[in-house]
Amino acid sequence: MASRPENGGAPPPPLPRRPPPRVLLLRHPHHFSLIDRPLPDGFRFLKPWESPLPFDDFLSSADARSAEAILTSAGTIGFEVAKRLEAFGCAVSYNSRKQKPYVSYPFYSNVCELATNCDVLVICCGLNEQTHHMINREVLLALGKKGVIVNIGRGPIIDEKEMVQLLVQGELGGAGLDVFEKEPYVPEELLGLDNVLLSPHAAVLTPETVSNLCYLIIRNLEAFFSNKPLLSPVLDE
Ligand SMILES: NC(=O)C1=CN([C@@H]2O[C@H](COP(=O)(O)OP(=O)(O)OC[C@H]3O[C@@H](n4cnc5c(N)ncnc54)[C@H](O)[C@@H]3O)[C@@H](O)[C@H]2O)C=CC1
Ligand SMILES: O=CC(=O)O
Repeated sequence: MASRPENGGAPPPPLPRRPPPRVLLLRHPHHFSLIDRPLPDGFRFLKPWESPLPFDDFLSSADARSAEAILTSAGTIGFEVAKRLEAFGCAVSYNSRKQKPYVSYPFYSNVCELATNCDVLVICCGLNEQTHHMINREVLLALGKKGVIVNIGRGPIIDEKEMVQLLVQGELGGAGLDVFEKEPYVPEELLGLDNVLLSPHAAVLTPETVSNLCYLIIRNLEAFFSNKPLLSPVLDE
């Protein structure tokens, strides 16, 4: 049986519309403040599938055309992000531990150099010993006052304390964050900034992701038990 709502059965307040995570990548920094406001008491984040409006409503004002977007990693998610950014006319480059022969985007071996040369830095690599605090003060300063950092990977890849300080001081242009260093804790300062867009580690939460994941698991198991190549082998690259 469904549990009784904490407010004694009164209908919940209308849910505010929250941005879908992909908008973190596409929304122009100037529009951040229109959609990201601290939630008043009694409100909660909307799950993407609860939304009464189509996601694409949010894309209408997206303007990433002038941006040179750079990815850290050209992994599975990095590729998908790059495809979408390219469609918006962004010049895409990437960083990884080593250049990937099958990736045609320009490669930067140094994250700081990469940050110096881009408008938007999208973090979509995995978290490991090398990537922990890989995005430090130096990298964020290289991204600069007009630069925007987007993190859909893992919170500890960015030195969050430094990032918050630089955002507050105006030394970093903006941020779109789906992940945080000590989830579910979100630094208080971020909630009050107009140039910051937050989502609650929800990038993965779409009906399509869940069904694709089930499909992938089944196809991998079928391949494994038939001694065929796996669809998504784990590669150390
Ligand atoms: N926010 C969310 O809801 C979600 C977040 N994620 C995060 O995104 C990450 C990436 O996911 P996938 O693309 O599927 O994984 P993947 O394994 O395909 O890609 C990971 C990439 O990280 C790169 N990488 C590893 N160490 C690096 C380093 N030192 N410097 C630069 N690049 C480095 C690898 O080269 C690889 O291209 C996951 O590890 C996970 O933490 C994944 C799914 C949903
Ligand atoms: O962050 C989510 C995941 O699937 O990884």
